[in-house]
Amino acid sequence: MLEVTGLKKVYEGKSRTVEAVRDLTFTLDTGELVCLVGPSGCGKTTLLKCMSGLLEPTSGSVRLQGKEVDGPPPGMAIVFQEYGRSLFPWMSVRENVELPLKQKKVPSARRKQLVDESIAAVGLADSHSAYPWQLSGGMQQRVAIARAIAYEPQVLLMDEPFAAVDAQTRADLEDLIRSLWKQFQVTTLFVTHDIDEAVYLGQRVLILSKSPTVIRQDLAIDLPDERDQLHTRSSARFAELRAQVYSQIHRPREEQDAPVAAVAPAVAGQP
Ligand SMILES: Nc1ncnc2c1ncn2[C@@H]1O[C@H](COP(=O)(O)OP(=O)(O)OP(=O)(O)O)[C@@H](O)[C@H]1O
Repeated sequence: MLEVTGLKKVYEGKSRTVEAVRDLTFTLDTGELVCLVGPSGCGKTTLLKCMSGLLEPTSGSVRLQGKEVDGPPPGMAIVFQEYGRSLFPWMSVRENVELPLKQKKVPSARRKQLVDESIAAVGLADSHSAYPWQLSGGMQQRVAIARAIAYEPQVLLMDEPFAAVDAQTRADLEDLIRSLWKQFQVTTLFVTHDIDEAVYLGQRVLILSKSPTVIRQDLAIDLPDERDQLHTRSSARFAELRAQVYSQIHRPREEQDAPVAAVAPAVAGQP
């Protein structure tokens, strides 16, 4: 449903040229939850901007349901890291969630239903009329997630959405993402630099190299579908997968010319 083919992005400046992304090819199938993990500065944000039509790639292409992305596609929603800047402070929670639906010209009764449903799904049913500045960071990020889900996107892109919240809130939000994904079955690409988070959340993890970026490995996560912070993270299989991702990211540069092909799980995972 989403195909990235030979994507390359070079930033040409007056004084310097940066090859941020060298060659990325991967696909997302309908309904998948895929994590993309890579070191800081490896071009994750650049990739998302190209995927969402905000930035033109130097070469290669992005296709959503067979159609080339050459501007922000109507079926895509993005949740950014900086929730503080993505919500309008003068609008209530409800108005923030409703705004894109008005722009999409969703009829008023359906709008109300989508807003109610998505605010309840992120656990903020009591905070409809609050303003973003009256909410904690984690609650603000829940609003941003509700807004994305209410939009009923074909694809949801998330750019390090939990990087700015504390560890406990982050764990809660990770579980929220898994439960929303099951409830709404939105195809999701979740970008993070946190290896544990990628393994905990994803059905697959795409591991990126350091810049100039290529895909080191497309790793199937064969953990049980029911995951929880305590048991999943302390399982032996989780530790093995985490070690595998870590070693790929930290592979010496001279070895990085030989990417590892997609790896199928060797054994069914045990909790
Ligand atoms: N507008 C720009 N002009 C020039 N270079 C840029 C621009 N945006 C990003 N870069 C460079 O491209 C490379 C990749 O940056 P990008 O922000 O995409 O990485 P990232 O993986 O998202 O980083 P982080 O994890 O730290 O947020 C970096 O070397 C960065 O300096």
